[in-house]
Amino acid sequence: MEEDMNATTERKVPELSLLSYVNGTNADQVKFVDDIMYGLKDYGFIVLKDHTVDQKKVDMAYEYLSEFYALPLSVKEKYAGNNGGQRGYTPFKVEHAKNNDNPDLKEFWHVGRELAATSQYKGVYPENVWPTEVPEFKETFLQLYNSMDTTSGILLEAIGRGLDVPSSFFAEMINDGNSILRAIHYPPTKGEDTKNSIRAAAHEDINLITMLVGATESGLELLDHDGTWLAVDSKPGEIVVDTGDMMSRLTNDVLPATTHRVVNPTNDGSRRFSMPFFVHPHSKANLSCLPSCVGEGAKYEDITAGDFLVQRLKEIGLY
Ligand SMILES: O=C(O)CCC(=O)C(=O)O
Ligand SMILES: [Fe+2]
Repeated sequence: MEEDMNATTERKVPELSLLSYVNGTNADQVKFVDDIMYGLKDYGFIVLKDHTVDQKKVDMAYEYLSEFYALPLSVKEKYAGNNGGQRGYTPFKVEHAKNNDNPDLKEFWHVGRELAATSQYKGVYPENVWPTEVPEFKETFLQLYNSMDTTSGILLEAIGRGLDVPSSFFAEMINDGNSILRAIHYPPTKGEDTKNSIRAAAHEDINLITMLVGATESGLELLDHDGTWLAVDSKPGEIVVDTGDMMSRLTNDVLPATTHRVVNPTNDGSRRFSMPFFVHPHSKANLSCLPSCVGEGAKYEDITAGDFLVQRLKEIGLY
């Protein structure tokens, strides 16, 4: 009896199969849309399996990241300070969560979109930089970027169905979008001020949705409705998906941006890698409330994605 009660109260982020949407019957697709809307409304997170992001590429990316992060700081810093940290390297303990002065215990590298020469955003979004010390880095990360980008389009199409927007709505919004692949290294925490700083302090992501491919260790937690932290567990090869501030603005909080964090490890000698892909619209996209979400009235002022991004980067010390 007691066991049953526990079973019904235990909260766990729902797991969805992307294949059931891509290859499924209409009924499978309707179920996927219902499930993703439920997961993102109720948890702000879902876990995605059966996707096409190649785990071998992810493993290779982690190898090249290990090589890069092992370089002396003086070498890594050659790649820092690019356009508000939007490309290249951001050193350890620079980024901090909004309204929190204690820096996160992480360093990271940002890869952006490689735009066609004819794109109207050429010269508007910063150019990528690449570490010459790790020659394979560029190709591997561009391939990963592209497969995450393709997967994000499918997820947003499904979310668009749940939000009753025309099928082209999100596709147009993310065409030439300013999405960023962030490759994070959380070094061992030994010797750090682990009382005041954690690996990633409580925050919400800025963008529409975030897709995290297989972190190498646990530690990610979401803030649940009752104010407790719930571990977001995923198996190797799964992608964790969450909603960001831009989605909560568009949907008037129908799909809220869920607060999350990465806690320090119990073993202070262990390190962790993770690779969030932050899905951004193109910078002229309008984040005004969708008609299907207006309800009692829009809670947020109209703003473009580009202006909102700059506003938020300033708040986290990157701009
Ligand atoms: O490393 C993780 O698992 C999460 C990182 C994260 O939330 C972020 O960079 O916004
Ligand atoms: Fe995040």
